[in-house]
Amino acid sequence: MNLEIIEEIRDVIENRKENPKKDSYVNQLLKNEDKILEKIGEESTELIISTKNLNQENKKQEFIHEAADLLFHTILLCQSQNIDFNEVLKELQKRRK
Ligand SMILES: N=c1c2ncn([C@@H]3O[C@H](COP(=O)(O)OP(=O)(O)OP(=O)(O)O)[C@@H](O)[C@H]3O)c2ncn1[C@@H]1O[C@H](COP(=O)(O)O)[C@@H](O)[C@H]1O
Repeated sequence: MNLEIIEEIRDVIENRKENPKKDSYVNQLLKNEDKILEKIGEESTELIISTKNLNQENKKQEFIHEAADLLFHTILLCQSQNIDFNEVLKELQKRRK
């Protein structure tokens, strides 16, 4: 499992918070908490729909795309609330049986 990309995304979001960048999607969303919540709702719905479509041909990639979108926006939501996404990963570690 490659968790390096999670760390990279977390870092880039922190970096955008400290040094806003013109034309940055992350900065655009960080300016508006409701927009992030809206995206979480939208991406969740898109993931549900893509799951329902998985029985059709060539829909696996669509599912992967939507799952990645939801994960990215979840990391962004955490970081926007000053909750380090590592805390979420630690919570999962704690649940190990
Ligand atoms: N991982 C992502 C990432 N995943 C998704 N998105 C954006 O999230 C949005 C998803 O919204 P939509 O679902 O409407 O996108 P869509 O693809 O048009 O629509 P669908 O096909 O999903 O229906 C798109 O605009 C994507 O570009 C992301 N934007 C940024 N990142 C990471 O954040 C970094 C910093 O980005 P900037 O701040 O823009 O420089 C990047 O280098 C990436 O590593």
